[in-house]
Amino acid sequence: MASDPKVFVFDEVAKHNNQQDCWVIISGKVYDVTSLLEDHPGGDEVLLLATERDATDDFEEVGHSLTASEQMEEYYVGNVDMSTLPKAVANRPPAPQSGTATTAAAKPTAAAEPKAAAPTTTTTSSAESPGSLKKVLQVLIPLLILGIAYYMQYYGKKQ
Ligand code: HEM
Repeated sequence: MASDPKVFVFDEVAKHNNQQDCWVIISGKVYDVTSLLEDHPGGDEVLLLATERDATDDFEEVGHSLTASEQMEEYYVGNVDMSTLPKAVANRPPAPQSGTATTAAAKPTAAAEPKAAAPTTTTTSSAESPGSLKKVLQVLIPLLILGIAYYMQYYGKKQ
């Protein structure tokens, strides 16, 4: 990438909002994901719903892998002039557009709704601060096991 990246204004990017021509904005970069639509593991609807706005939050909420991030370079077409982003789209509008995607009700809800921000690892049945308790236990349990092992070895030898 020796030459300067192309810089698009938001309106120009937003025109690419359909199955035959689909561009998304993630972290100020513009990706032409038309060829990804068929193969995207998250489905094509989420990508279509991510057009005409800043899809950075949606993309990050999914917790895409490093492989996905590397794969993105394939689709990179330039940058967007962030000052041209309408405020409403920069801050994730609550309701996704309904014009382009026909089957919007089925799959994309996981990524399109704020609900998706909830932690995926809800293993504990009790509701009391599962996050911090889990962290403490993750440290305490191995320490306890080590302590018992050490105790048994030391006193086992003595007797
Ligand atoms: C250039 C852009 C993108 C690329 C290259 C990409 C690539 C991928 C890949 C490789 C996966 C499989 C899981 C992983 O490896 O992380 C995935 C899953 C997914 N992606 Fe994307 N993605 C892109 C944009 C987006 C956008 C804008 C959204 C909008 C919300 C999205 C939503 C999802 C969802 C919902 C999944 C399924 C996650 C799951 O089933 O756990 N992706 N994507």
